[in-house]
Amino acid sequence: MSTVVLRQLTKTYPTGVTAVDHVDLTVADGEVMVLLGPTGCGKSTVLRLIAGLDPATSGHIEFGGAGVDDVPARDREVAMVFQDYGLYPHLTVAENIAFPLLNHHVEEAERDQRVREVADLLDLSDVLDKRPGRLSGGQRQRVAMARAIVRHPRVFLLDEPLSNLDAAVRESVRNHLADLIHRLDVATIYVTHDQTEAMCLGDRVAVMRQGRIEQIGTPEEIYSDPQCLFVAAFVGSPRMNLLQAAVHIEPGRRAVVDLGAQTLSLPWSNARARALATHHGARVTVGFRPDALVPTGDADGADLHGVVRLVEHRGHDALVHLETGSVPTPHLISQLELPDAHGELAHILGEEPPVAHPLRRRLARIVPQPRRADEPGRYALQPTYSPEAEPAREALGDVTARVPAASAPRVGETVSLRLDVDHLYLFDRAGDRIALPATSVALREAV
Ligand SMILES: Nc1ncnc2c1ncn2[C@@H]1O[C@H](COP(=O)(O)OP(=O)(O)OP(=O)(O)O)[C@@H](O)[C@H]1O
Repeated sequence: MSTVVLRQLTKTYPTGVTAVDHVDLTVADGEVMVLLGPTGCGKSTVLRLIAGLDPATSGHIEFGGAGVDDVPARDREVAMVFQDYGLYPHLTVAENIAFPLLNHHVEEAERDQRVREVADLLDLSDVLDKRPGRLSGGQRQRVAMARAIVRHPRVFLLDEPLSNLDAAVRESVRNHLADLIHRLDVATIYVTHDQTEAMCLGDRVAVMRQGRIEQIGTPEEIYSDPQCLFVAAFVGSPRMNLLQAAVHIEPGRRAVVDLGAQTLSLPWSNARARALATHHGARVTVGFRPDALVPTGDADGADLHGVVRLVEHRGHDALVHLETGSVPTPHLISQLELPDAHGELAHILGEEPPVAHPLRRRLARIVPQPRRADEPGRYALQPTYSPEAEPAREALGDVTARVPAASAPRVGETVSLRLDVDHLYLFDRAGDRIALPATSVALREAV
């Protein structure tokens, strides 16, 4: 049993790709840490470095306070479960589970006892004589787990262990797995790109992007307190509404978050409005989750109006997709996998949208000035315009609200919504969250 510490861990492959970039991470003994991120962000490489399957380019790894940089993989006492399980098809389940013990010359009597113990723990006692080909996906996954833990590892690593399972059995296997890894009580690092898995399994979640850790926190923290646009966009299903906006301050009166066709107005009495004073004229991305919108019959007191484009009934609730005339921050840009792929705004405004196109007017209004070439920022948040993509996106609306199924509106209806200002997030052009004080004052009060 050991705490795992990564210090400034970096891996650059001979191809020049830096898959892991100065990662610092501590996983306590008995803790389950989930590495969550899109494909290619370096999650599996972190596991391979911890397991000793690849050497790090720089940085250090410690188990239980002692460096393991020079300890070969087979002596690190690490167990790893891969996506494809890697079971031997010609061996029985019992032989598969016993394999690592055979390799380490454990006596037959002890071997049999340990195999029986883990088989019991993982509910595999009835299939010990079968070959993997005759098992269900969930059973195979459990055999891979049994084989990994039979040696009582100090550190347990799992690389997308549920990704080969059918959606139908995934949930029950996931819950079983959550129970098991918490009972094992060793430092566990679990890799996935599936946020539901991350939220269910992790004591803490480290969200990765392009080889770096963007944020580490409990599932609750990364959902309700995202520190950057990337985490806000990546975590949460349905995803957070993210709209391009500009901040205008009318000192002593109010702060206006201009969405293009509509505005959100925060009265000066609201501490959040005053906190925005230094952002006058700035272009921001405004974020709010679909639950933060509440339909209201009071059109004048509403914060946002939208035309319903699509209603997705989901049983007890419904997702309502609305057209509000706003310009969403495109998913790919908030995921920021293509940081500099889009040109300067001046260029987009000047050349791409046809002169009379309504989007052009909206963009011009919400973006006070083009981004300077020397402006620092990781993300290059440019509104994008694609004449082909635009109609399809607009057809589905630009904002999603979650409402009780019984009060779902009809397609084509115009609805009025209030927005819970406590759940409004603003991100600057670098993609970093703008800190705003908590407040429970509704947007329109006291204007
Ligand atoms: N052996 C290798 N040689 C060169 N580049 C590699 C190698 N292994 C991985 N990479 C690159 O390193 C980056 C990170 O890969 P890695 O497999 O760690 O990501 P990941 O987040 O686990 O993705 P996935 O979920 O698709 O497995 C990617 O750009 C990948 O192409």
